[in-house]
Amino acid sequence: MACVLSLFRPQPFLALIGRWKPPLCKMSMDSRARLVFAAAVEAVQPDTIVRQSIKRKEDSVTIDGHKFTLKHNLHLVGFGKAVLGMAAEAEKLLGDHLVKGLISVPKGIQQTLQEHGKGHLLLKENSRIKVMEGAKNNLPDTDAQKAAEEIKQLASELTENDILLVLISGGGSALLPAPILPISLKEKLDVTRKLAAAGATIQELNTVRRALSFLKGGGLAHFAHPAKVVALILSDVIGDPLDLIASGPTVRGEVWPEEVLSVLERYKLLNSLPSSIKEVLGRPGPHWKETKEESTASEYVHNAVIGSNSVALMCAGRRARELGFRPVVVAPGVCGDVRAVSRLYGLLARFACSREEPPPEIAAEMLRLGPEVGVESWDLCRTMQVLGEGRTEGWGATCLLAGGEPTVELTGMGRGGRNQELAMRVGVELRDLGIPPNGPVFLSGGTDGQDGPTEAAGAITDGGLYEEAQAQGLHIDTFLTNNDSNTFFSSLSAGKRLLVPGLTCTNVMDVHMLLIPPIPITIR
Ligand SMILES: Nc1ncnc2c1ncn2[C@@H]1O[C@H](COP(=O)(O)OP(=O)(O)OP(=O)(O)O)[C@@H](O)[C@H]1O
Ligand SMILES: O=C(O)[C@H](O)CO
Repeated sequence: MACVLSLFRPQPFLALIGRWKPPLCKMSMDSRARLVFAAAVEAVQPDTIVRQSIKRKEDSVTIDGHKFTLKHNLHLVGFGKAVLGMAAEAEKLLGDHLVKGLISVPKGIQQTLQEHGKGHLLLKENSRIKVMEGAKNNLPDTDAQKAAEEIKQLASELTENDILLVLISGGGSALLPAPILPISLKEKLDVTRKLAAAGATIQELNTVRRALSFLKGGGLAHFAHPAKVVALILSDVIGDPLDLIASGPTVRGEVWPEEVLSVLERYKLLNSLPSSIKEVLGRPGPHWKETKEESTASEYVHNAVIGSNSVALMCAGRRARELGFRPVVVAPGVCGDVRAVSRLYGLLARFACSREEPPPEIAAEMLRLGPEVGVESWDLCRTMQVLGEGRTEGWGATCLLAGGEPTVELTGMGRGGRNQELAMRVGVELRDLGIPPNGPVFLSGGTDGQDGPTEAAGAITDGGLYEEAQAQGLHIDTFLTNNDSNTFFSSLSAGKRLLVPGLTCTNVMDVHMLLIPPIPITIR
């Protein structure tokens, strides 16, 4: 007769290294999921990542392995949603050599930080760095354009003895608009807005932005030449492509008009383009005169990604281990439609929870879905292998971690975000796959603390979601059809499944987490 054993014992190797803390095991899965998410966000706080990447020793500084001599020759510019905190920390570390700085940050951010008790991310009162706020709702405006002009001016005045420290984070494209004449700001905004509304990816959007802007696609580095340029980048794009994050102002890139035209054609914008944009796209690039020395000397510019989704997942994994889970990072580039993404997480949960060898159809469906949602087959195979070993060797609880930015096809008029909708859909998948309410817990959260136009960052769910909702007269399918995930989670059990960390001052896309409890093993 088979006897069933539950593996609630602490893993011996964790006990050996002193990380095992039994009292924490009494915490609910929900609480532990929230702690792991908080660790992911904490790892990519703007001040932390800058502090970790700048090594100051007397009058020299080493950044990402490159040493610079400081002689009151440091200048600073920055643009993006997380840049204020990055600049405050940079000034703390290097302020005695800072000549001048200028940053372009979102409208209202200083007041918001103040109100949220995040004063440590604000510049000190007598700061040498000028703050310009603009780009309300992430849309370029004349305030951001003015900041871009001043940043260009600052860069243009530098000499070969100077160092320009450039701080870059997501949202930087909208905060550094410098349309190439005769394109007007409104014309540029119109075309990017139409592209975004038609569902263009950030890669497509920024390919077009780079071709229409003086400062993007390496323009800023050009204007700063012959000064040394070092850029610290907080990535909010899958795969951390330097030329696309904030449209790559310090990354010299070729503009291929054919590539730009093909994006515009794909979204049926070619025929309605204003003549100014046609004229600029018709000119052979680059849009500035480059010296021979500049085009061949790559050592003038150094770009370093100092924070990313991978960094957040790695630290989340560490915290998960402290909380009693075996962490497995599945992939940092999850994308594609939330329906397909939720199916994949449902299947992973079913695979992980099988007491016996799971039916081969599960692995086959996962391998078919993976590439569609940015998860390599190799990563899935590796994850399945780890889960399989866990099943046979009895490793106890597991925390699967992934990140990225899936998409939602908006068909309804409801209030929600991609994380809350994903959490809802995973809850439904878990039920459909026959996984009980006390089984795995799934969390999806935006690291910026804001999921779509809502106050929540995401939500936490499990296989009991459907029944819980029904018992309260809430019909999940209706909320899903209407893209009303925030209304749903706010109404359900007094909002207890919502994840509301408030403003986080950072952004490295989303974090997904599947906490799998210890699976009882069968001894024959
Ligand atoms: N009602 C809704 N339900 C589900 N998703 C929605 C809803 N409304 C908006 N969204 C999605 O929210 C996303 C925009 O959210 P958000 O403002 O968090 O953007 P973001 O991509 O995280 O931007 P950034 O990285 O610049 O902060 C879009 O992908 C949009 O499809
Ligand atoms: O600013 C931008 O272009 C996006 O946030 C991607 O980095």
